[in-house]
Amino acid sequence: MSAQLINGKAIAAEKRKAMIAQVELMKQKGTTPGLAVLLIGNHPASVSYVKGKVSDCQEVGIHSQLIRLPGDVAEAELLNQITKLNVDRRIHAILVQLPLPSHISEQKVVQAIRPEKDVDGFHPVNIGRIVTGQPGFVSCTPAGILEMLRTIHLPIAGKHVVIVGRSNIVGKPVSLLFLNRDATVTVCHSKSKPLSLYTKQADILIVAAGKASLIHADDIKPGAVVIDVGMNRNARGKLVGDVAFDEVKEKAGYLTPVPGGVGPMTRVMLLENTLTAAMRQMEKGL
Ligand SMILES: Nc1nc(=O)c2c([nH]1)NC[C@@H]1CN(c3ccc(C(=O)N[C@@H](CCC(=O)O)C(=O)O)cc3)C=[N+]21
Repeated sequence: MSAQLINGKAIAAEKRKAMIAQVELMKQKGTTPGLAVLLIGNHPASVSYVKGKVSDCQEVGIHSQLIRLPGDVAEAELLNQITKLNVDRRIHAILVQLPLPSHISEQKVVQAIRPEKDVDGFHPVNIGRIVTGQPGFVSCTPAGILEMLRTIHLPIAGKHVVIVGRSNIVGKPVSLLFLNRDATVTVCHSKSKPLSLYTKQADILIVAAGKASLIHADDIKPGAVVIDVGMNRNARGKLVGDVAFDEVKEKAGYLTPVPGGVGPMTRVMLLENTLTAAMRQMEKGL
């Protein structure tokens, strides 16, 4: 039997459609949600991602402000920009596009963002809130993964979720989210050997290792839900995930494609986090 594909692109498009009315309602109450995106340098992939974010905002009516700084900008200048945005009442959400040039400390930059405006969910305060199960901001890729599973009505409690990859952006937060939902969670990484010993046990397998064809049909349990977070360019320049799609499709129960799976969900969760930020700040009269 062939896996059911989870169409992230379609789910994200539906969500944006629903957001238009929500944004309109907020505008009627006097608040236009606002997102500031800071882009440092001209890295082509970053430029293209940021353009996508700005056009998503336009589609749903969110005010966006793109701030471009040269690749050799001083760290202090970037921190100064963030400090200004932290107190700007038109801006409810701040995103600094990563990666940053090597002379700038990513940690310092992330920690300069006010947690209430940290829609990436990278600030230690927001990470701590996930750890302790308090409402904060969940970073966009992990939030997008959970949202995909919600749309297919997949029960999570009691399931064995195996995560491949332990990054601060995906693996670690995703493991906490599933733990909070009463799953049994195993986190694997490049030193977990043999990897298939773990991945074969997964009811839900999340692969975020950044390695093309890391997971083959032999590595999964029949009927497993497989979420491919990988984004790799193959020899022909085509975008591929970490999962050998054609093989795994024949054995999995559900599978996310690349492109068109987790990527579009990541984008739409940024919009959702921006709306949440604006709503919370509106309610507090900030
Ligand atoms: N502060 C910060 N926050 C981020 O969330 C962040 C970041 N920096 N830096 C880079 C990564 C990467 N990322 C992507 C999101 C969506 C797609 C996406 O929509 N991908 C499409 C394909 C796009 C293509 O064809 O290149 C898809 O999978 O269908 C890709 C990549 C967000 N990131």
